[in-house]
Amino acid sequence: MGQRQKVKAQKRLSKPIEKREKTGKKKPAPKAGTQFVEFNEASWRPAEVFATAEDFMSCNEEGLMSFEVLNPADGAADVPADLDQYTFMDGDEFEASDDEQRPKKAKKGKQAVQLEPSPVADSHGQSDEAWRALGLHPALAAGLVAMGFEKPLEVQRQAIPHTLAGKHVFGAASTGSGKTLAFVLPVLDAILKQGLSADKGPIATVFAPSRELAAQIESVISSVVTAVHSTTPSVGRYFATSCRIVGGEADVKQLRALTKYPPHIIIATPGRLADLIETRSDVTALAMLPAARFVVFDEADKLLSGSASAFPETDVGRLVERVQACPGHRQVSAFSATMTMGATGRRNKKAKDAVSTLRARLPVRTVTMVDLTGDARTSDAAQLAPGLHLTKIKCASDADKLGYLLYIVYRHRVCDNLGLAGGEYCTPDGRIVVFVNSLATCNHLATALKELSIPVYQLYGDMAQKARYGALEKFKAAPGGSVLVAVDVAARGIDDPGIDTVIHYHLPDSAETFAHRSGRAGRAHAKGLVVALVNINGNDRTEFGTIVSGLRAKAVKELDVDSMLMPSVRQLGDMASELAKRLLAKSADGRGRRFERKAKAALDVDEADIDEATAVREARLDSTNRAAVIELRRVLSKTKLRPVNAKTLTSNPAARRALKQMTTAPTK
Ligand SMILES: Nc1ncnc2c1ncn2[C@@H]1O[C@H](COP(=O)(O)OP(=O)(O)OP(=O)(O)O)[C@@H](O)[C@H]1O
Repeated sequence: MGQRQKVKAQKRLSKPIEKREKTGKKKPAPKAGTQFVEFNEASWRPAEVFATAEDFMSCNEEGLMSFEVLNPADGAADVPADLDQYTFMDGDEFEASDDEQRPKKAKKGKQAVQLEPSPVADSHGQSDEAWRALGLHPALAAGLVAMGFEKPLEVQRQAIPHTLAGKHVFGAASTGSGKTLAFVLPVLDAILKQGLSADKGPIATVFAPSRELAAQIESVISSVVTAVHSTTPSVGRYFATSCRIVGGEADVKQLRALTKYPPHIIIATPGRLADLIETRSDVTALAMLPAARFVVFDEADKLLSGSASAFPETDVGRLVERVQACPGHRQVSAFSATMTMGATGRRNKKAKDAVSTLRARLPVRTVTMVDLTGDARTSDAAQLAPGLHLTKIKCASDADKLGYLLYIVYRHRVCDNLGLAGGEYCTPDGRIVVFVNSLATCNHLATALKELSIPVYQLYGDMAQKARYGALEKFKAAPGGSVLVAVDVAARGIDDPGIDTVIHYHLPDSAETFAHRSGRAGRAHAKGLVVALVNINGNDRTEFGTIVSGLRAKAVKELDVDSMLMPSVRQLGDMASELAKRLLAKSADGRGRRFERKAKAALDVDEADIDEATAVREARLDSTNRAAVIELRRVLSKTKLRPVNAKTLTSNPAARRALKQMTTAPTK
C-alpha cells in the first residue's frame, strides 16, 4: 500500500477546521515561526512542510494524516528526517484552552510533533549535554537543567544508562545521593519516547516502605513533570501522571483517582496496595498493575526483609507473586542506601547474601549491580553520606541527655559550626532533627523544648497521616534552629536540604537505621553534623560500638562541649524536663477525665457525681504548674541563653566574635 493511500485511510479521524470551531474549542494561534509538517506514515519522515496553518488545515480537511511542528528550525531543509528527534504529543492536549484541565483521552489520527532543538542552554547558560549523554529524552534533559540539576549525580550517571538499555538494576548508594531520579528518569523517558498511555494500566509501580518516602517520590516525579512541561510545553502538562496509594489516607479517594485519571506511575506502600488489589479487581489500574513495565523497589532491603519462609506471606511477597505470575516483559529496579551493609555492615558474605536474597525474591535472573557504598571516602564512616561528620557525646545517664541536647540546639542557633574545625557542618540557618525511640520521649522532649521557646515540631507513627505531612511541611518552612523530634517514621524519605544536624537522642537498633536517620542531613553531598548521645553507663556503649563497626567508621570523635556553659544549660534542661513531665501528666489526666465523663454519660451517671477530690487535685496541679512555668521563665531570662548573648553563651573567643556579628547584623 502506498503512502498516500494509507494516510487517506485515516480521513474519518481528522476533524475539518469548521467543526472544531462549532464545538467551541479554542484553537490557540500557532506560535511565531511554527511550521506544519505532513508526515509519511509508513516511514515516519516529513513528507511536506507548510508555511501557514491554513495550508496545513486545508490539507488536513482533505483527510491527510498530519502532525504539527512546534518551534521548528527555519526552513524545510532543517526538518530532521530522523523520527527520534521528534516529541509526539497528544493533539487534544495541545488544543486544550484550559491548562488546568486534566488530560483527555488521546485521539488517534492526529498528533503534534515537536522538533527538538540541539542541546539547550537555560537562562543561566547551563547546557543539558550531560543529561543527554546518558541517553535521556531531550525534553527531560532540558527540564532537569531548568530544575537546577546541572548534571547527573554519580548514581544517576551509572545506573540510568543500564535501565535505558533494558537491564534490571540494583543500586546501592548513600543517603541523599540522588537515587530517586536514578529510577524515576528511565520511566519518564520511556513514557516520553514511546508516548505510553496509562489507559490500559500503569507503566510503573514504585514500592516504598514508608508513607513519607512515597510522598517524597511522588513530589520528585511531579516536579520533574512540571519542569519538563515548562521547558517543552509541547509534551503536555500531564504526559506522565502519578498516584500515591498509601495507608492513613482515605482509600475511597485513592480508588476514585485510579479510576478517573488512570496514572502512569503508582507509588505505593505495600500494605494498602495489597489490600486494594485483593479487593478491587474491577479497577483497571489495579487489575493491570502486575503487568506494569517497570517495577521499582526503593529501600529494597527494608521492603524485602524477613525470613525466607515468612516472605511469601508478607504484603510485598504477595504483590511480587502477582507480578511474577503475570506474563510479559518488565524491568525491575531495586535501590537502597544500605543494601550492601549486611548484619554487621562489613562487605562480607552476609552483605553479598543480602543482594542474593533480593535477587531470589524479585522476578529477575541477571542483574546489573551499581554499588557506590564503598566510595564515601570523605566521610567519617564509609556507609554514611560523604558530607556527614559523625561525632558522639558521652553522657553519664539518660537524664543527662537533655542538657546536651539543649547545648547543641543553643549553640547551633547562635554559633557557627558548633566550634568544629575543618569545614562548615552546620550554620544558624540549618534545622535539627532529633531521633528518639519512644512516643513518650518524643512528647517529653517536644514539650520541654517548647517551654524553652525553641520552635519544635513532632513526627510519630500514631499521628494522623494528614498531621504527619502537615508537621513536615511546617518544619521545612521553619526558621533556622528549629527542631523536629521524631521516631523512625522520619528516618527514611525526608528530603529537606535545610536540615544540617541530626541528633541520635536514643540509639537505633541497627547500623542501617542509624545510616538512614543520619542521612536526613548532608543531602546531595552537602555538609552535615551527626551527634550520637551515648549513655556510657547503660547499654548505649555496646550498641554504639556495633553501630560504628556496621558503618565502617573510623574512630568517632567526641563533640567538643564548652564546660563553662553546661551548668546553666543543664539547670534549664532539668527545669524544663520537670515542667514537661507535669504538663504531660496533666494532659493525660485531662484525657482520663474526658474518658471518665463520656463513660458516665453513657451510663447515665450525673455529671455532678465527679469526685470532689479530683477537682481539688486538678486545682492544685494547675497552680503548681503555673508556678513552675513562671520559675522557668525567670531562670530562662536570667541566664540569657535566649536570645543570643555572647558573654553568657560561650567562652570561645571565635564563637563570641561570630555571635557579636550576628547580634549586630540585621536578621534575615
Ligand atoms: N543531579 C542532581 N544534581 C543536584 N542535586 C540533585 C541531583 N539529583 C538529585 N539531587 C538532589 O539530591 C537530594 C537527594 O536526592 P534523593 O532524595 O533522590 O536521594 P536518595 O539517594 O534517594 O536519598 P535517601 O536514600 O535518603 O532516600 C535531593 O534534594 C535532590 O533534589
